[in-house]
Parts: sequence; C-alpha cells; structure tokens
Amino acid sequence: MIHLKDFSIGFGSRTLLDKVNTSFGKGELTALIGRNGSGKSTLLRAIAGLNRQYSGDIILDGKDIRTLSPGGLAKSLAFVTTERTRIPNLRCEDVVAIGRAPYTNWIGRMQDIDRNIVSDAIRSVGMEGYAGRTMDTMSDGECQRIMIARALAQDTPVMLLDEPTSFLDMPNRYELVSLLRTLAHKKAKCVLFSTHELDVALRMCDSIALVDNGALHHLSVTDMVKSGHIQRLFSSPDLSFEELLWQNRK
Ligand SMILES: Nc1ncnc2c1ncn2[C@@H]1O[C@H](COP(=O)(O)OP(=O)(O)OP(=O)(O)O)[C@@H](O)[C@H]1O
Repeated sequence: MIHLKDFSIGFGSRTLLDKVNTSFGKGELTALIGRNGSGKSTLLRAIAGLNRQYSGDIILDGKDIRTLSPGGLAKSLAFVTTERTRIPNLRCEDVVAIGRAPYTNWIGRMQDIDRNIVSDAIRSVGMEGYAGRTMDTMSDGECQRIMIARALAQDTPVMLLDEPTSFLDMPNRYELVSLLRTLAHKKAKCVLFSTHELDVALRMCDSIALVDNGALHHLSVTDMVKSGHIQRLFSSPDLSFEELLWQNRK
C-alpha cells in the first residue's frame, strides 16, 4: 500500500532517514517507534504529503504521491496529528463530518450515507454522547478521539496517526489501538501510527518500524524483539527492557 523507495529526508545538514526502502501493507497495523527527535513525525508528514522536501519516492497504492491531487490524496489517506485542535462553536458531529468532504457533492451537502458514516465513526471511538458538544469544552483525550473519528469518517485505505494515544488513559489507549487493529485486519486498511508506548507496540501490532539514526528497521514484532534493536536504543543503566519485551509477547 505504501512503498518507500530510496527515501531520504532531513532538515539542513541533518539527515533523519537515509535511503530507506520498505513497504507497509494492506491489513497491517504498524507502530512507528524511535527516540525523541528521531524523525517519526517527519516521516508521517512526508507520507501525508505535508513535507515534499525529500528525495526518493513515496508510492501510495502504485502512484507516486507527488502526482496525486489534494482530493485524490484525501480519498487515499487520513492523517491524525498530535496538534491540539480546539474548534470553538463547531459541534463534534460537524468536526467529524469534515472527514466526508472528499466525498460530498460540490456544495458539500451530506447525504444519508455520509451521516450514517459520521455516526458510526463517532460510535467507534465511544463518543456518541458528545456529538452535540463543542470541542472547546472537552478534555485533550476526548478531542483526540473526535479527531480519530474524523479520520475514520474519511474512510481511506491508509490511516496515519501521530502519537494517537498520547492524551489517552491506559484503558482508552488499548481500546483505541484495538480499534486500529480491527480496522487493519477486518477492513484491510494499512494503519501506521507513531508511539512511545513500547508495550502497546509489542502487544497489539503486526509489525514495528524503528527509526534508528538514519535507518528504518521494519520487522515483525517477533523479529524486532529478536533483533535487539529496541534493547539497544531504549535501555539505560536504570532500565532494562529485556524482561518487558518478553513479558509482552502475545
Ligand atoms: N521544520 C523543521 N525545521 C528544522 N528542524 C526540524 C523541523 N521539524 C522537525 N525538526 C527536527 O527534526 C528532528 C525530528 O523531528 P520529529 O518531530 O520528526 O521527531 P519525532 O521522532 O517525531 O520526535 P518526538 O518523539 O519527540 O515527537 C528533530 O530534531 C526536530 O527538532
């Protein structure tokens, strides 16, 4: 679904990813992990078409993303960022309905099918009681779930999420990633999300892509654990991940 071909990106003289070649497939839930500032958001933003300052190619379902129109990209890919979105006077239902924009007719009029998709998306993230609320009166975690509902309403084969669990408590974190896994497995979506929660990545995902000083190691969870990359990058004198890694295997 997503192919990176000789993909390199950086800022100024600093290269964050150097000649990366990998693919993220349909029906696959992948956690993108790495130390702070390693380039996870930069990679997601490039795939989402928001940073064109890269070399190599990003191929989405066979097409170079540089050739896709904004409308075409919006039907292929949904992106949920970590930015705190607070839209006053706009009800949650209306925010989620923005996800239908690529499909509504030229005056943006929603049909019954769009309204049903919006309701389903709100229900999927457990926010049906909030449909009429405005986001300026809601918590970070509640707003985050509404932004994820908007991406669900966009109904795209690819979903990219930048730290989607960052404002969520533990049960909601697992519930959300479980929803992403269901979308990947049952609706054959390609879902790639960045996270700092290693336990979530190890327990819930099919594969892990690890940004490591210019390289992107993309392996199944079992192979990633065996590779030793996580232990090398995330262990410190006070913290050993050996035990955590094996305790968390399914
Ligand atoms: N517009 C920019 N101009 C210059 N440098 C940037 C820009 N955006 C990001 N960077 C730098 O690029 C590096 C990677 O940033 P990025 O946000 O991709 O990291 P990340 O892996 O998502 O980090 P974190 O886990 O802390 O969120 C950082 O060192 C950051 O300071």
